[in-house]
Amino acid sequence: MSMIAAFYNGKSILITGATGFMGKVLMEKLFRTSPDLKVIYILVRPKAGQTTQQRVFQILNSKLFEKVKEVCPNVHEKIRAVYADLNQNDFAISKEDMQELLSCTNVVFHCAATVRFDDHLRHAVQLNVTATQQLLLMASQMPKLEAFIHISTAFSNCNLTHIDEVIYPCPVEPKQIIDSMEWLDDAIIDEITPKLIGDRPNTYTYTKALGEMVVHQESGNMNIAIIRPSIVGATWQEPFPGWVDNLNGPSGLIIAAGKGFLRSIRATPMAVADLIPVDTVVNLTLAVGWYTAVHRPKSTLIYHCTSGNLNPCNWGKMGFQVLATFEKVPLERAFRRPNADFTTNTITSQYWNAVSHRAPAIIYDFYLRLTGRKPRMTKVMNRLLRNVSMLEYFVNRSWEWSTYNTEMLMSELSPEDQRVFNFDVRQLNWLEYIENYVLGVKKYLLKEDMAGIPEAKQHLKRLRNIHYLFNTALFLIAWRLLIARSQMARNVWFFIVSFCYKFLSYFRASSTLKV
Ligand SMILES: CCCCCCCCCCCCCCCCCCCCCCCC(=O)SCCNC(=O)CCNC(=O)[C@H](O)C(C)(C)COP(=O)(O)OP(=O)(O)OC[C@H]1O[C@@H](n2cnc3c(N)ncnc32)[C@H](O)[C@@H]1OP(=O)(O)O
Ligand SMILES: NC(=O)C1=CN([C@@H]2O[C@H](COP(=O)(O)OP(=O)(O)OC[C@H]3O[C@@H](n4cnc5c(N)ncnc54)[C@H](OP(=O)(O)O)[C@@H]3O)[C@@H](O)[C@H]2O)C=CC1
Repeated sequence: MSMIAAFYNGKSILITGATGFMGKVLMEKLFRTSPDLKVIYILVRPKAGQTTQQRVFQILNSKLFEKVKEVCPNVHEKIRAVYADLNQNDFAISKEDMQELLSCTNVVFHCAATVRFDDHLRHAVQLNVTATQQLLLMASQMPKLEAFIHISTAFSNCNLTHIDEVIYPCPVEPKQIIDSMEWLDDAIIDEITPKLIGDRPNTYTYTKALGEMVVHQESGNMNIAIIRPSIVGATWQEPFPGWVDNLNGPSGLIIAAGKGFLRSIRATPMAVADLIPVDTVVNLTLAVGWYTAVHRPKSTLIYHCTSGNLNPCNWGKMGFQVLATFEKVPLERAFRRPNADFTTNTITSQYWNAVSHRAPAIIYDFYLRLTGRKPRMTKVMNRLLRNVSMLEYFVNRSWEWSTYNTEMLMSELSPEDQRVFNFDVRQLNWLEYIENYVLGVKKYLLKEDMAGIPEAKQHLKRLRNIHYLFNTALFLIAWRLLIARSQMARNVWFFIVSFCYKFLSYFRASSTLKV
């Protein structure tokens, strides 16, 4: 039997961020491989008009959990949703709930975070730094705690190009940042944010780095480990390929490209696309939880969960395969036909933004106005281009992450554990993975029916004809304007027309002779 699966049986596990992309896959795997675990406590807040219980009910009844229900039919009884808001003092957890969490928890997985790149520094610090500090304080009062696993990001030190599995200190201590957020007003925070984040691109990567420092400083004598995944993508294998349920990372761009909104991007085709499937991250996380609790390494170990150094893929190859999949399985009701131009030049990129993105949006809005509808495409396009510009930093650079600890852990696992908790990214076939990813985006994220594929293909054919018609009309208008103004253009035009006429006359005469 798997030693890792056996370890979690009978355990009480606390997960933050369980309603998020990674948290859901983590819960699913835990229930499926260790159905005899005692309980999973999840810290949940009400959201979008749903109570905490309704949110849990929805997750357990989703397609992701179909297999779990077969192996663990009483999964509803083993999950305890604890009302909590990580933005508040003591997380707004009731006294009774807090008592139970402190006295029973064996393992903590801290996944909650704000992953928005454009979050205000105050909010990003609150969630990614202060909440981590508070959770560590809670953990230090848990007598039965065996391991605390903190999920960070491989990009927390993206200001460096070679990154080792160590903590890199930030110039200003996290404690000072936390304190200053309490008394500085928003305007001053806005002013100092660029200075604080320095050569990092956003508040997300900066606060995740501060979060790591907090973990390092507050670890006390707890068994702690940090996982640093790179860009987390759809599932590779488990519970089934291609599952994804949010727009983060490449998923949103895949949709924007498939729907024909985004046709060009400032990206370096040869730069390494360090994507990592979410089930791979979860397998490593569970293996690390086991190793940290059982082997109790002397210091806090950091594990890079990346693909670039073991099985690299680049953005060019990825974009090509995404487009190839759209040929076979197009998205429904596309705005334009999918295309992917990668350019590294800022001026070329601006040109394509004007011609390929903004102009079609303006023309479409004009058409909406003419037909008595409210124009909206320009607004959508501006927002998309703003969001894409935030991702550009990550698609124009390559990083090298060392993976000694991750490889060491792999070698420590039994063959059975290596199979059940596979995080060996060398076995990943990129072309197959990307195809499944695109299919997953269509099925699970957009909830499009596969039966609609013929109609989607027809729609793309119509778009192609409109494209040809539009270009021909544009050419003729431009040409007409040109020959009205230039004698030379007129001469060229008469030369071409007379040449064509002579050629056709010759062709007709020679074919009549043959008869
Ligand atoms: C030429 C074409 C190219 C394409 C070819 C095909 C693609 C092939 C791939 C090659 C292309 C390159 C891919 C690049 C990917 C690079 C990613 C790099 C990231 C690595 C960094 C580090 C990794 C991490 O550690 S962090 C995890 C990743 N985090 C993110 O990705 C966060 C990014 N997102 C944000 O920062 C924000 O969400 C933002 C700024 C993008 C959007 O903000 P905005 O204010 O515009 O929107 P909202 O008001 O927040 O929301 C609007 C609307 O959308 C809903 N929504 C928002 N986010 C999500 C979500 N994640 N899931 C589901 N729904 C979401 C939101 O609820 C709103 O809905 P309403 O109904 O309007 O309320
Ligand atoms: N996705 C990626 O590409 C990568 C992610 N990571 C890291 O992995 C971890 C998980 O990321 P991912 O699952 O993608 O992120 P998601 O945005 O999908 O999930 C974030 C989770 O945090 C919870 N959360 C946020 N704010 C609060 C709050 N105030 N109180 C309670 N819960 C809150 C969310 O709850 P709610 O549903 O209520 O909003 C949600 O469950 C994060 O630490 C992230 O930094 C690292 C590398 C890449």
